[in-house]
Amino acid sequence: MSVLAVVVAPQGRSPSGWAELMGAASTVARLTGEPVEALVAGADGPSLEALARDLWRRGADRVWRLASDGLTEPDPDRYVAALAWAAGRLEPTTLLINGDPLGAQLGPRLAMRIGAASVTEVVDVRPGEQGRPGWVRPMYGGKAMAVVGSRQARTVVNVRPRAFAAPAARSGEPPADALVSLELDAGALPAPRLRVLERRTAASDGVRLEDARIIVSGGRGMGGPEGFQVLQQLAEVLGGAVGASRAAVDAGWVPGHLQIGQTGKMVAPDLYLAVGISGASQHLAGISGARHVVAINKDPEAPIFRAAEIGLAEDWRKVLPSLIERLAQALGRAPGSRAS
Ligand SMILES: Cc1cc2nc3c(=O)[nH]c(=O)nc-3n(C[C@H](O)[C@H](O)[C@H](O)COP(=O)(O)OP(=O)(O)OC[C@H]3O[C@@H](n4cnc5c(N)ncnc54)[C@H](O)[C@@H]3O)c2cc1C
Repeated sequence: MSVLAVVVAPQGRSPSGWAELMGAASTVARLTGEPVEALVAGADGPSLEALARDLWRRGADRVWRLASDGLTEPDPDRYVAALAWAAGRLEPTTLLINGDPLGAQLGPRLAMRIGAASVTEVVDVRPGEQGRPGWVRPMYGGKAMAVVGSRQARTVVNVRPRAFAAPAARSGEPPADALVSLELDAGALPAPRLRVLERRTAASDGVRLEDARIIVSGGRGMGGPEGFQVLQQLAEVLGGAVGASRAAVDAGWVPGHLQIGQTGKMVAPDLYLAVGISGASQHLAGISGARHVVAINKDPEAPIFRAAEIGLAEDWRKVLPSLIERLAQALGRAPGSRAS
């Protein structure tokens, strides 16, 4: 009986959002009174070992390390098999997995495999029925929140990345019995159906949208790619990332990987600044995890103002240049510099 944070690390890379996932696990464990454990699965190597230690530092009472060369690629078939195998041994009541692109595939499939309930897109948790957690998740594109309960003995929960705060890190080294290696049975992994033909790295010269604590996002109201250059300057001064509405992407002003919303990325920054974005429900669906929303739109009736804590009904051309200048002075960071 435990709350198990499941972190998958193919290609020896620490996935983003693992510390916040530990925040989710600790919150659930406080509700249920169970211990917090973590399972880190991936290709064997020093980075997996380091990640296991970091998971202990962020509050796991015990970290299970599942290393296998068969887990080098982000192959969902193999990860589901490995995680199902581990769940059979560890018998947690709740398995928490980040809802990033790989985790969102693994969660429901793993639940199906081990006969557990599946809850996705969880952004918060509160006391539910009979001492069980009540899982809070957005519905109707973020217009309402539902609290979902599970009556199954076991539940696999996909947590929206960065929806929870990361717990403070403790110092020191884990005791010997806190890090335990699981030896995966030979034959536990299916033959790979995925074959990697080529790897391409998307050019990116700033903070990733999924990891950004500050996002400045533009829509059709930016009027063209030049408007996004101004947003880029603002993002550089703030140490944030640039995002966009679908209208701006469809117009060809910015690449598709910057799109935020129902058919784009789900983001959870501390601050989301929407400029020239009307606030369609499909766009708002992508920012329901944002802690603070600020909007600049020249139409005072724009729906984005209903989602924003602070709104400025003004043409961005009149506002952004002086805002960038003042912020650059206040923060001592000129456009063109990068956040550390
Ligand atoms: C199935 C489906 C999925 C979708 N998925 C997504 C999605 O993932 N993400 C997404 O964003 N959309 C999505 N959409 C599209 C969505 O419905 C909207 O059409 C889109 O979000 C509108 O983008 P926008 O706000 O940039 O443009 P508009 O709605 O045209 O709004 C532009 C805004 O800019 C303001 N403006 C104009 N000039 C200025 C200025 N100089 N200064 C300040 N403000 C100014 C205007 O007042 C207006 O409010 C989806 C639609 C469908 C049907």
